[in-house]
Amino acid sequence: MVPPLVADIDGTLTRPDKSIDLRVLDPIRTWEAPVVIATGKAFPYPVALCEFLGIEIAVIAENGGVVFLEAADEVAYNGDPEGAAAVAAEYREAGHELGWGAVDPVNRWRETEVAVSRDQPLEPLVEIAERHGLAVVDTGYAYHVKSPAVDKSRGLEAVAGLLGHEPSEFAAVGDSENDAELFERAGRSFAVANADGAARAAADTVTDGSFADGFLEALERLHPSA
Ligand SMILES: O=C(O)COP(=O)(O)O
Ligand SMILES: [Mg+2]
Repeated sequence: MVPPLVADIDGTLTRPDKSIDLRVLDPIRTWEAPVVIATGKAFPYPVALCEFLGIEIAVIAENGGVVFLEAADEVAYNGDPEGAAAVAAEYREAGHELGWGAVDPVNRWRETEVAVSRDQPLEPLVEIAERHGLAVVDTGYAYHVKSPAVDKSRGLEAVAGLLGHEPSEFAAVGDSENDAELFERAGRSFAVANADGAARAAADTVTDGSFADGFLEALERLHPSA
């Protein structure tokens, strides 16, 4: 039996420059079980990815802050958006920026947390977040200011139920500390070789390959092709 899959985006389906590695498209599209896209990115990004892949929209966005299954026709929100906005305001008042420019496509459609560019100072961000009861997660692509109660594993619990599966039936593939809880919750977990220490420690298996090579290797182990 092919297990349902939960796949991270950045660092897992991508090349090092953050572009999608095109080799992952058909294997996801033809996977013979549900595929959930689980990401720290804002809601529209994984929705668009599912759309362009031609698969049912099943997404965990904003590190679990937003969960959506197309067939269920309802969005579930978790987290502390007011707290995250207050942290962002205080961080700016202290003279720092979120770091994505005036249009800020990274946060523009973000509804439950705030993402800060990694070229901005981390220490004051952590200090302000902690005062607001929030945590900062470093994905290797951004610092995410989020509720400590929200993570991708909570998202998996919600979306798995809607899909009629147990979270433990899923296989998860990811690369960073925002995947660690997900790896603990899924039945099988793979960190790609470029993964950070937290993801590697939480995963059952670390692949030999990096980035999409690692993702494709995980799929091959889950469902050997001939
Ligand atoms: O948005 C990020 O910082 C990372 O996104 P990811 O969870 O898809 O790797
Ligand atoms: Mg990632």
